[in-house]
Amino acid sequence: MPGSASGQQRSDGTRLPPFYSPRPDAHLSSHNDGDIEQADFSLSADDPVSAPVEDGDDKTPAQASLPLTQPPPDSLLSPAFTPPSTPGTATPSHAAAAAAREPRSIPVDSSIPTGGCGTKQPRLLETLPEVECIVRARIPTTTGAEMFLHLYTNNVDSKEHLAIVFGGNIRSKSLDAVRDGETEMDRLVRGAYTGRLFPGRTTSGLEASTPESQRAASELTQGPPLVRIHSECYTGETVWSARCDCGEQLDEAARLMSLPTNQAGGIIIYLRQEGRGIGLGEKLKAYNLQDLGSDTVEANLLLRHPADARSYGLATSMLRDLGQSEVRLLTNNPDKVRAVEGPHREIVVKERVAMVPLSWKGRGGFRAPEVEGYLKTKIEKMGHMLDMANLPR
Ligand SMILES: Nc1nc2c(ncn2[C@@H]2O[C@H](COP(=O)(O)OP(=O)(O)OP(=O)(O)O)[C@@H](O)[C@H]2O)c(=O)[nH]1
Repeated sequence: MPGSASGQQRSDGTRLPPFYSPRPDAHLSSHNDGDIEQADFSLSADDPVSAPVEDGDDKTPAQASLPLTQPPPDSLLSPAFTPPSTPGTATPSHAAAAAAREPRSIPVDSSIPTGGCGTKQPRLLETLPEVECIVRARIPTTTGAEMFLHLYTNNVDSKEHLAIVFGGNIRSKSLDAVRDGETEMDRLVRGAYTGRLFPGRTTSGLEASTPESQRAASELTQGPPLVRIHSECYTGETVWSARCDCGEQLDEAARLMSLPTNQAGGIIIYLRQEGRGIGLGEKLKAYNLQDLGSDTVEANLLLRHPADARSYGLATSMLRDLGQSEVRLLTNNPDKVRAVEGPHREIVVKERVAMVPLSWKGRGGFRAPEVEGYLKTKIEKMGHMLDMANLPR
């Protein structure tokens, strides 16, 4: 692709700055060889964008008065970029009352083209990864909610992927399995116990866990749990970056899962695939490219990465290990739905719950031109199912 004084015109219509050298088309594709993460599932800016579905939340008076340090670009608010409304998803007008309720779900069926998760078929490995939960511990949180943090190993990478589990009836099969030669104290220390630990406790209680009692416990759960598949974001979760909404999404997912009305429990699968799988160092380079004028997709491509280098096979395996076959998935990303279902729909996503930025709903959150550009790119180039029309002016 020859350069020009005004920059290179890419096949997807984006314009690259003139000082970038041309690159082979292969770099525009996500189909890299030899990397299990990328082979499993990845996005490409060349892929068709699936039809967005409205998230269904409406503006409130509070939103109208929210300050914005810099007005969003006109294109952000243009009807050309505004996905059509989905009948039946319009909007509660009392945001505060809605906040206390269970989030609204949108039924999903990935087996049909109109099933509410786009038409793209991610490339999935035929076999799911093997995972093992090696330790679990109770974490009382600063919000008062309590969860159990599960740490997993697996047979495809050496990272410590996590499951954050809300609700007492969700258990890991691999954690509970008896290890050769272990003592009751070993089981207590690695978290393979029922109920709670207390000073002086000596038995794990798992001997009482018969198939009948397991069935009874599963009958106590009410429908599929709320699940979030979250990819690590050091900048958004730890150093308060306003370039993305990752930190807010993690907090909000935990809040929704802790609501007393959420009887089915919740699971956040926390995958160590920082920067959509390119790692923190490369993501920081991408940020510099963004400050030079690229959007998040262009920046990845300029760095010779796919737009999205993530995979979700580990999430599928971890959910299976946690005894799940059906879930309600908290996401705006249509590709996550199909990817987490696995090659043979080992997990079925029954419903999708939109993750609408809190500031769009007049419920706090934050606003910044960077995060709004980030969300705009996700909607326009990655098919995220959010309605930019709900962005307060
Ligand atoms: N390469 C790159 N990665 C980013 C950027 N901003 C955030 N990320 C990463 O994107 C990932 C966030 O994705 P998720 O929160 O799983 O969400 P998603 O797939 O975008 O979709 P949702 O489920 O709707 O939130 C994290 O790994 C972040 O580190 C960016 O500008 N460039």
